[in-house]
Amino acid sequence: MAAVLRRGASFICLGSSQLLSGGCKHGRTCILPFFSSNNRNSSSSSKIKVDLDSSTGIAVVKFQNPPVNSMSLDFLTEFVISLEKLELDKSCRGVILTSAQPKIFSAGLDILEMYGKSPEHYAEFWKSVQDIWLKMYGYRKMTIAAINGFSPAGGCLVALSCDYRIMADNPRYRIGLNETQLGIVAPFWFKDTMVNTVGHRTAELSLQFGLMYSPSDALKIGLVDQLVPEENVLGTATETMTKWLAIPDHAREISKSMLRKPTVDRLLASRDADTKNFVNFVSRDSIQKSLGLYLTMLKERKE
Ligand SMILES: CC/C=C\C/C=C\CCCC/C=C/C(=O)SCCNC(=O)CCNC(=O)[C@H](O)C(C)(C)COP(=O)(O)OP(=O)(O)OC[C@H]1O[C@@H](n2cnc3c(N)ncnc32)[C@H](O)[C@@H]1OP(=O)(O)O
Repeated sequence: MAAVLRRGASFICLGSSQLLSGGCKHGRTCILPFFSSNNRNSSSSSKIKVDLDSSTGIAVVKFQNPPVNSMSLDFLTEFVISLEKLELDKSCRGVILTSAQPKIFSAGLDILEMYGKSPEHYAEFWKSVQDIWLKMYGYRKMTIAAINGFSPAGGCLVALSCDYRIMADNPRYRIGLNETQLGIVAPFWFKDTMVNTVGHRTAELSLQFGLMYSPSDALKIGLVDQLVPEENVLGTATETMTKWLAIPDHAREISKSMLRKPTVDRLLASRDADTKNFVNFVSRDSIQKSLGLYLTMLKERKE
C-alpha cells in the first residue's frame, strides 16, 4: 500500500507494516497533525496539497497528480483523508478545491482503474469513489470549486459537489458529465447531483449526449456559478469564501444538510448494490472494449 507522507506541519500515513499509531480510516495508520505556531499550515502528500490559513479559516486543497489529475485509488484515498482532517479541524471553516496542474482541473476517474483489473479491484475503487462523493456532498464546511481547467466526468462531479463553482473564462476549457461518450453510464448519484444543480430537463440532455460545456455555456445552464479571467480564479474563490463565511456556520450547515441529505441517503441506503452494479457493468466485455478503445483514442490524439 502506498505511503502517504505529509511533510512539515501535517500528518503521516503509512502502510500497516509500519505501525506508528492507530485510529485512521481507510486501513491506513495516521499520525495526526502537529501544527506550527504561525497561521498557515501547509501539508503536501504526493497527490494533494493542503494549505490552511487559520487566521481566515480558509483551506486551499490543490490536486497535484500529473499529467491530468486523474482520480486513481491512491488519489481518492489521499483526497478523502485530507477532507476528513480539515472537517475535524476547528480552525478550518471553508475549503477551496483547485488544481496545481496547468489547464486541467481533473480528467475525472482514472480509467486505468476500471480497465483490465479484477472484480475485487473494481469494488475497492468504486467504494473510494463513493467515499469521496459522500464526503464532499455532505461536507459540513463550505466548499468552492476553483475550476482552472478541463473538468470532465468525475472532475465535473467533484466540482458539482461543492457549494459554489468559479471557472476560468477560457473558451478552450470544457466541463460536463461525458460518460456516455466513453460507452459508460453515470450512476444515479452522479445524475442526482447534476439534476440538483441544473434541473431535470437540462440533465436529460446533458447526460444522454455526454455533453461537455464551454465555460460560457456552463454558466448559462447553471453548471457553474461564475466565470473569471484565468489568473483570478483562486483570488476570486478566496474573496467569495470570505463573503460566505459571514453567515453563521451552524445556520449554513443545517440549511445545506436539509437540501442535500435526501440525496446522500439514497446512496447510503444502497451502497453495496451500487458497488455490485458497477463491478458487473464494468467487467462486461463490451464495456472493457469501449474503455480500451477510448484509452487508445486518447493516446492516438497525440500522434
Ligand atoms: C448502470 C450504471 C452502473 C454502474 C456504473 C457504471 C459505470 C460507471 C461510470 C463511472 C463514471 C466515470 C467517471 C469518469 O470520470 S471516467 C473518465 C472520464 N474522463 C475523460 O473522458 C477525460 C479523458 N481525458 C481527456 O479528455 C484529456 O486527457 C484532457 C483531460 C482534456 C487533457 O488533455 P491533454 O492535456 O491533451 O492530455 P492527454 O490527453 O495527452 O493525456 C495525458 C495522459 O493522461 C492520460 N489520461 C487522460 N485522462 C485520463 C483518465 N481519465 N484516466 C486515465 N488516464 C488518462 C492520457 O491517456 C495520456 O496518457 P499517456 O500515457 O498517453 O501520456
